[in-house]
Amino acid sequence: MNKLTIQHVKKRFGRKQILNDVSFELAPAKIYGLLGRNGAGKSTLLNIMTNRIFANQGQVLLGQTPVANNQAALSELYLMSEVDLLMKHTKVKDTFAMAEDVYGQFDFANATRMLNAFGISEKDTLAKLSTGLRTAAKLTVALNVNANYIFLDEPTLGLDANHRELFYQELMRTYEERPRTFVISTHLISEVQQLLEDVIILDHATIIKNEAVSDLLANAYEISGPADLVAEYTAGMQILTSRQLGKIQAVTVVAALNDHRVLPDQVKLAHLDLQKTFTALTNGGEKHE
Ligand SMILES: Nc1ncnc2c1ncn2[C@@H]1O[C@H](COP(=O)(O)OP(=O)(O)OP(=O)(O)O)[C@@H](O)[C@H]1O
Repeated sequence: MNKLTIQHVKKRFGRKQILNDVSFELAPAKIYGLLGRNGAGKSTLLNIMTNRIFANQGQVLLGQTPVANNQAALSELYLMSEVDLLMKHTKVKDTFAMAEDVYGQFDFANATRMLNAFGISEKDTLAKLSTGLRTAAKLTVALNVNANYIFLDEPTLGLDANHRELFYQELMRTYEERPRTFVISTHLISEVQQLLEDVIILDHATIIKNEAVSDLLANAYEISGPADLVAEYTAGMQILTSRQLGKIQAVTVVAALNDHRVLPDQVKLAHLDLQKTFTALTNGGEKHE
């Protein structure tokens, strides 16, 4: 399996620069989270990567081969998104056949089992399904299609909590049986944290983080205590967020704390989870001198 390389991608809509020199690599058989606030450009990026829209500059390579207008390369990349490319009156079972036509070797048996688990009949048309079950039908295609890179743009749209849980289980099941690369773009960060190996965070048209979730979280802290002691301890660090409760100050940082600062007794360090780290990183920061 080849790696997928995104090189210096730029995209403008009118005067608005949506992506500005975005570069990163996706490795085979890994689960990535693509995170960004509303309007950050996640869907735009996924659409460019799968040739649905064109970049103003830059390219996407599968191995050494540019994917733009290259059918063989594109048949290794599958994007499930909110946009329905299929006619409303298509029956669910026909979407399976269409996926096989384009990508080959669709896993009909597993897809049928998944549909049953979601409580969908394969004879239903997409139009007849509720929003959540239409998402479930689309996920069933995405998890059974024969592609090495599967991009899931807001894969839980409309799914209730039980069906989201089922989707996460099905994702891990198929990933264990046949490892391939998944990129999940979602706002439900707490729910997917355990599934993700790496995280790519888009903010202000660029990638601000691209690393293993474990590495990122190892350096993500809330530091709290008396305001003067917190200020002293964090001198020179980039403070991402700061809040004050009476005399107690709590700040967030993403920084290696392996220097020789001494932590005062009254100051507490706590690790942040991925949701809080993301919120802190994308809220705008200030330099604390
Ligand atoms: N076809 C288009 N024409 C003009 N502007 C567009 C078009 N598509 C997207 N945009 C703009 O590009 C920006 C990025 O949109 P995009 O859908 O990629 O963001 P997103 O990160 O997926 O957001 P969300 O989390 O809200 O789904 C937005 O400001 C959006 O309005």
